[in-house]
Amino acid sequence: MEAFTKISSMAMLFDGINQKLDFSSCGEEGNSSDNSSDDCISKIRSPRVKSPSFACRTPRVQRHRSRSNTLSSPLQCTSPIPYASWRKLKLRDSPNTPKSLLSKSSHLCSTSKISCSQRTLCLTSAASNLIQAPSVNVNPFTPDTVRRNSEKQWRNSCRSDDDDDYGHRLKHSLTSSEEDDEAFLPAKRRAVQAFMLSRYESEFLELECIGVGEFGAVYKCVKRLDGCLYAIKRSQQPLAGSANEQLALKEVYAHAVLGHHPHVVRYYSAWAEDDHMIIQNEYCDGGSLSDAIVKKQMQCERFSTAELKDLLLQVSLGLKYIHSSGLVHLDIKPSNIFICQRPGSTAAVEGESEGEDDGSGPEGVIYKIGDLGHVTSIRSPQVEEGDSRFLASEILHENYSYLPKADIFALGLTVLLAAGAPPLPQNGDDWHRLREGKLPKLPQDLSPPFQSLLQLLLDPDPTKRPSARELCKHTVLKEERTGRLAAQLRKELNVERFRTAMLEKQLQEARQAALSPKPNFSAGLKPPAEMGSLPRSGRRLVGRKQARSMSFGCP
Ligand SMILES: Nc1ncnc2c1ncn2[C@@H]1O[C@H](COP(=O)(O)OP(=O)(O)OP(=O)(O)O)[C@@H](O)[C@H]1O
Ligand SMILES: [Mg+2]
Repeated sequence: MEAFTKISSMAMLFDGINQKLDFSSCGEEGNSSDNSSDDCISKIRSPRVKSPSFACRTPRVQRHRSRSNTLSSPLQCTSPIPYASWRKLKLRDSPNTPKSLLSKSSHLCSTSKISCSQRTLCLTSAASNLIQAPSVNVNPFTPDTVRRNSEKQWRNSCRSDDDDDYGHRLKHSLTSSEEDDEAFLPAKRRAVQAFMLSRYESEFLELECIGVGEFGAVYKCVKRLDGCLYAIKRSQQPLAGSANEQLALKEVYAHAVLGHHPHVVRYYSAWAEDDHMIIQNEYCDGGSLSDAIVKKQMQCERFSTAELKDLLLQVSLGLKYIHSSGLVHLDIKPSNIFICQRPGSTAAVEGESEGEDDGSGPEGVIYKIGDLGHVTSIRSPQVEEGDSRFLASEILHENYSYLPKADIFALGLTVLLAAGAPPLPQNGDDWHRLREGKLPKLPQDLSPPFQSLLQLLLDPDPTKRPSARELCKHTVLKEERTGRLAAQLRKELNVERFRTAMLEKQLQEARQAALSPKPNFSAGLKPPAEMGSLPRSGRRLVGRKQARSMSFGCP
């Protein structure tokens, strides 16, 4: 609620600024040139890749119809997010934050408006600039860059070993810290060419279209300034006054309230541009769960029981977080669950910092809940039904007393799909059968406890379905977790045993060396012939005084 208040006060702030800066006239004046510049930019930015999710997405007609009925006119809107707040949030083409707008307002007020021709010119030159030399910084701290740099440094050190001028180079390297920096940090490039470019164009370099959905298209982009990858969601249709505006705003509000959790797709920023909402999110390199299911099917593989339990546990952790924030997702399905390949132990650390196990081991993948366009509050719900294939029966009957359990129902169906269940019905008898607790036949045998847990998730009575909190502690899922933990501990125990054995051996050698009498060669005694040529067994020729280094292949 606090964030909601914050946003509405920000909206008021924007409104004030809008009045002061007269942005609207700028937009109107630039109408014709805007179109031409859009054409120009769209040529550069034509989507190239279609996601498999496009084929199996939400029944668009049904969902849109319901929305346009309620939102045909902004004035009829009954949502707690009023149409006015969208208007207020619009910053037109300005890439500025409210703070920077405030600081610039006095200056901008005195300057004259930029003319159409000037504007077209700027955009054209900037666009051609993008084609010729997209300026993107390289972030030196991403795992990829660190690896590349260390490889480069290693190659350099190999080369310099053979160098005759080694002394000179060493002296130089000791004095020139700047050069050292350059070996590590990539060359600096221009950060942002902001002048009259859209924020999207000026701050991001679009790499490819990674998905098309109901809301719009999602692009994989690199941020020019920090060199990191992001998923940028851009609403398909112009938003002002359209039904999608509510979805877009809900998504932004929900992200802003939810903050960070290892099992929720991370949000960075959102802004409005040419009547489109743009949302900058964490890029999940493993795509969606829907993509992963399709891929497995094509390879005639399927998720193992352990993987299914892992999926159920991780998404339950994400849901537990969302529900404990007083919100419900209402569109849980495979195409809204995203996969990140595990970056070492980062997720575990994140989980620990919140004082809870994040439900993931050191290997495998991290599942994250994304697409918060249908999120609503548990206490005062404004329900926008999600995908009908995953819809719980009570929601269809407008019983909103157990909203979190609708997420649990959708999660149950999601796990069934991952287990190899046939495509879900959108309506009809099959749809009702599923809601009566009659599960489809699976191509794999699940253990009876796991099977009955899934049955419980899909119970027609929402009160019988476990909560996300209960699921996270459920013995069936805990078994899996403790099993994995036991295997991990066994590995570590073996490593420790080996290390102890090596230390004992070294200690024994050291004792023997201390006890054995030292031969006095200075008194005319000659060393035995083999002592001069061969090492004594168990003794090292090189680095005897150094501790032996070992690698254990431990995690
Ligand atoms: N953060 C991300 N990382 C990687 N891929 C993503 C990300 N966000 C979205 N995608 C891709 O884009 C597709 C559509 O994204 P999203 O679900 O957010 O949009 P949508 O328009 O609401 O879609 P739908 O109506 O199908 O739910 C996803 O299925 C996925 O393939
Ligand atoms: Mg989606």
